Amino acid sequence: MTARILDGTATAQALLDETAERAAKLTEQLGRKPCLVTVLVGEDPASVTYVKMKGNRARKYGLESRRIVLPETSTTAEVVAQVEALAADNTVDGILVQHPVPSQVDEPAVFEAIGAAKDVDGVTMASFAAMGLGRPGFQSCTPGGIIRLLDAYEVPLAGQHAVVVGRSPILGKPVGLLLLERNATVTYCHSKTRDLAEVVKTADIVVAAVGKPELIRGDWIKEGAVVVDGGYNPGNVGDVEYAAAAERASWITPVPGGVGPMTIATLLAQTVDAAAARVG
Ligand SMILES: NC(=O)C1=CN([C@@H]2O[C@H](COP(=O)(O)OP(=O)(O)OC[C@H]3O[C@@H](n4cnc5c(N)ncnc54)[C@H](OP(=O)(O)O)[C@@H]3O)[C@@H](O)[C@H]2O)C=CC1
Ligand SMILES: Nc1nc(=O)c2c([nH]1)NC[C@@H]1CN(c3ccc(C(=O)N[C@@H](CCC(=O)O)C(=O)O)cc3)C=[N+]21
Repeated sequence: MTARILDGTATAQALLDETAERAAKLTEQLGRKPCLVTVLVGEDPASVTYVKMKGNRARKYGLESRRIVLPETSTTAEVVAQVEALAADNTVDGILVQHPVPSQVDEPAVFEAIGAAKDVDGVTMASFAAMGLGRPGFQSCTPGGIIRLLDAYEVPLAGQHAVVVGRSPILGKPVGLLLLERNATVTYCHSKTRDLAEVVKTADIVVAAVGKPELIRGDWIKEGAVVVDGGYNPGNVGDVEYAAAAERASWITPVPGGVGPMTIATLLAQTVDAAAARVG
C-alpha cells in the first residue's frame, strides 16, 4: 500500500479562510481586531521562529498580534505578573506562552495565569479538564489540529486502536484524551515503555509526539494504519521514518505540511472564538 497524504497545509487554509471571515465581522462589532498576544521568555532561536510565524499568520488573516519578549533570566513571579496583566487587559482576547520556558520558571504556574477565558492555546488545567471530560473549552492547539485534520479526511476513529507515543502536557497527553472522547481505544507510550516497537505494531492509528527524529521506524507500521507525525525536529524531520512508513500506511501526515499548519490555524480559530465570547 502507498499512503495517501493528510494535507495539513490545504486543510489549514480552509480553516484560516473561515477564521478571517469571522475576524472581519467581529472587528466591526468590537471596534478593534481580535487580538492574540504571544509571550516568549528568552531567545531560543527555534522558539523565536515559531512565535514570529504565529504572529505573521495572525496578521495575514485579520487578527492583531502583539509579541512580548521577556529576558532569559526572568523569575516565575515576573512572568506570572506579565501574564496576569494581559489576562486583565480588555484589549487582549487570547494569550499564548511559548513552551518551553527557561528551567527556573515554573511553566504550569505561568500557564495558569492565562486563565480559562483567554487560553486559546489550551494549556490551563481548566482546558485540560474540559478536554478530558468532553466539555466545551479550548483545545490544546496541536491535538485539536490533529483531530480536525483526521476529520477533514473522514478517517474513522471510533473503535480504532490509537497508540500515542509521548505524554507531554501540550501534545501527547491531550491528544490521547481527544481520541478517547472520539471512542478510540487509546494506548500511551513514553520513555519507560517496554518494547515500543511491539506496541506500535498493534496500532490502527499512530500519533508520534516525542521529538526524536525518525524514532518510529517504517517497519513498525501495521499495513493500512494511519500515521500522524506530530514531531517537528531541526531540519524539518518528523518523529517517523517517513518514506518507509508511507509504503505501509493508508494515510500519513508529511513534515512539513502536516500537523504544523493545523496547529497555527487552530490557534487563530480559537482566538476568534475567544473574541466572539467577549461580544456575547
Ligand atoms: N507541530 C506542532 O505544532 C508541534 C510540534 N511539537 C513537536 O512534537 C515533538 C514533541 O514535543 P513535546 O510533546 O513538547 O515534547 P516533550 O519533550 O515535552 O515530550 C516528549 C515525550 O516523548 C517521550 N519520549 C522520549 N523519548 C522516548 C522514547 N525513546 N520512547 C518513547 N517515548 C519517548 C517522553 O517520555 P517521558 O514522559 O517518559 O519523559 C515525553 O512524554 C517535538 O518534536 C516538538 O517539536 C510540539 C508541539 C507542537
Ligand atoms: N505553548 C506552545 N504552544 C505551541 O503550539 C507550541 C509551543 N508552545 N512551543 C513550540 C511548538 C512548536 N509549534 C509549531 C507550530 C507550527 C509549526 C509549523 O507550522 N510548521 C510548518 C513549517 C514552517 C516552516 O518551517 O517554514 C509545517 O510543519 O509545515 C511548527 C511547530 C508549536 N508549538
